[in-house]
Amino acid sequence: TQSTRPQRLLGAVQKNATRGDPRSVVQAIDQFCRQKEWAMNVGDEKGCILDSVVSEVNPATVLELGTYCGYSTVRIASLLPPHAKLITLEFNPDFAAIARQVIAWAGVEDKVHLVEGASGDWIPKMTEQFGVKTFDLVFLDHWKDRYLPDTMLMEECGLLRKGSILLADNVICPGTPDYLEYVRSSLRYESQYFKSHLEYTKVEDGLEKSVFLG
Ligand SMILES: Nc1ncc2ncn(CCCCCNC(=O)c3cc(-c4ccc(F)cc4)cc(O)c3O)c2n1
Ligand SMILES: [Mg+2]
Repeated sequence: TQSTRPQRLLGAVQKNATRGDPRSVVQAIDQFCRQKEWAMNVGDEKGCILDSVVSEVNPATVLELGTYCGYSTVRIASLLPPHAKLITLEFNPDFAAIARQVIAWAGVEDKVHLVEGASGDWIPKMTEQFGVKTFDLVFLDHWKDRYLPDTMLMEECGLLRKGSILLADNVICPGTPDYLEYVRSSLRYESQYFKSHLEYTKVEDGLEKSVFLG
C-alpha cells in the first residue's frame, strides 16, 4: 500500500539523522522538505525565531497545539532546561504515531508528553490531568480558526499568568486574522510580529509573540 508523507518524512529521519541528536533530526526533516516533499513544519527560518523565543523564556512548562510530525516539538524540547515539561496536543492519530517515533529518535521523549485529542477538549483538563497550573510558553500551530477560541479558553481556565508568552505560527499564511486582531488590540496582551516566510518557500508568513499581562 502507498506510504503517507509523514511516513516518508519519518523514513528520512531514520535514514539521515543520528539517534539521540535532536539537531540532526531537525536538519534531516528540513532537508527532506526542501529536496523531496513540502510539509507543514514550522521550518528552519521560522524555527530560528522559535528557538530564540524559547531560549529567552527558558520555560518550565510549555504547551504546543498541533504536533504534526514533531518537528517543532523536537526543536523546543532540545532547548528546555532539565526538569521542564512540554505537553503537545495532536488531533490526528496517524500524525501522532509518526511524531512519537520522531520524538523518540531525537531522544527527547523524557521532556515531552504527547496527548492525542482536540485542544478544545484538553485545555480544560490540563490542570487535573497533568498538574500544570500555568504555562510559561504556548506555541500555537493547529487549526488556524482555533487560535482565538483556545486562547480565550486558556484565559478562562487560568492557564496563563502575568508574563506567559503565546507564540503563534502562520499568522499571515494561511492566516489567523481574528486572533491577530484580538492580541494586537487587547489591553491584556503586548504583541510583536516577527516577519518571515512560509516554511521552505518565499511566500510571506510570520510568528506573532504575545505577552499576557494578567
Ligand atoms: N483543535 C485542534 N486540536 C489539536 C490539533 N492537532 C492538530 N490539529 C489540526 C491541525 C491541522 C494542521 C494545522 N496546521 C496547518 O494547517 C498549517 C498549514 C500550512 C499551509 C498549508 C498549505 C498552504 F498552501 C500554506 C500553508 C502551514 C502551516 O505551518 C500550518 O501549521 C488540531 N486541532
Ligand atoms: Mg504552522
